[in-house]
Amino acid sequence: MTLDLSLLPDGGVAWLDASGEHADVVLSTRIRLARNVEGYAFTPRARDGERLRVLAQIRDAAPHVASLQGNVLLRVDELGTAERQLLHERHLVSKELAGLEGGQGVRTGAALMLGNGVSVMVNEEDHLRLQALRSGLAVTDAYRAVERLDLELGGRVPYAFHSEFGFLTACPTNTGTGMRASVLIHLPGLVLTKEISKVLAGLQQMGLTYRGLYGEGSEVVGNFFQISNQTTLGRSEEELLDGLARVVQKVIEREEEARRVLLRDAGYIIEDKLWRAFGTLRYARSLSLDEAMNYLSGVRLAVGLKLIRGLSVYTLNKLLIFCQSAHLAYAEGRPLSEAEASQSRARYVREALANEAGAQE
Ligand SMILES: Nc1ncnc2c1ncn2[C@@H]1O[C@H](COP(=O)(O)OP(=O)(O)OP(=O)(O)O)[C@@H](O)[C@H]1O
Repeated sequence: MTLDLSLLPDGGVAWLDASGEHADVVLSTRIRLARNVEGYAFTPRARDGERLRVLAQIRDAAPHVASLQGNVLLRVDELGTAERQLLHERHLVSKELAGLEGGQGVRTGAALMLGNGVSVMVNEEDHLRLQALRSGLAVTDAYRAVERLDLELGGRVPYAFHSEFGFLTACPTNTGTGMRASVLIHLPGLVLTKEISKVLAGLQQMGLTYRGLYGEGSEVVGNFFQISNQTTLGRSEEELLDGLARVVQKVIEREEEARRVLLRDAGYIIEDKLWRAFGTLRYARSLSLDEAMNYLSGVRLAVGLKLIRGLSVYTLNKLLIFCQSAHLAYAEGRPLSEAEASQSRARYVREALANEAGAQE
């Protein structure tokens, strides 16, 4: 099966459009609910036939679920590695569902169902991972969408539920609400002022945790941190969401303060550094992914500080995703060596910035 991205609703990237609150600092909010279908072993222990039956149950239920009307179903297990990598780069599937983790390969029955502003990963670590992704800081909106999907689907598919523990999950850390609420936040000011470790240590005391750009086990690149709840048991969804939103508001304030301090104490050094980042992206002929991510982070900061004007956050968001290797190979229609990918990346970034002709001081 080949992947035709034009079939995906909004290409699966409506959340990149920078329409949400604090979109210059918060790239996106994601809420996911882990659910399992009663009567089957958890995904990692299930046999192929069981996982296929789980998938069949979701397919049968979908026409009766309003949030999944007109959905697109992608059989991830029928896609090649490059295509699965592309879905992962687009933040539509986890590394685990894409079968990109530790050489284990993709599981039979692994699928992604894209609905109206929500999606379902089928046969991830849990049978179902219901998720909603939104632009900016949008905890309530994302939760409402995923809660609706949960109620509709739960009315059709029997979930594994325990009256004392709540929703049962493959990993005990998800048991209870089964919810992880996360925001992907850009914190270059706190990194440059070296305050970031204090802020990250503080998160842990509030029952939150941080991860890299691609979630569990991934590195922090381009100063993007994914902040999410650590606890899922013993507190209501509302309490967990409220706690996350309040802490993220505080982190945004500290980031803004750090940016003010940087401008006040090292204005011309920062300005020089950020314009150099822009210059490199605008004219380089070869860019590694790390370089691109770091310079894009600098330019994003420059836009936030209003040092660079006329460059939209939407363009920067798209660059962040579309300059990754599987996206470049897809656009070129063939596999690329590392050197070719670096050249293709530089060309793509150059053209995108040239098209945004208004970028100026
Ligand atoms: N706020 C966010 N914006 C965009 N993508 C996100 C966000 N949060 C998580 N993701 C993406 O969702 C996928 C899963 O992330 P992560 O591993 O943190 O979550 P999870 O569903 O809680 O999985 P686990 O059970 O392994 O903890 C990753 O591809 C990650 O990039």
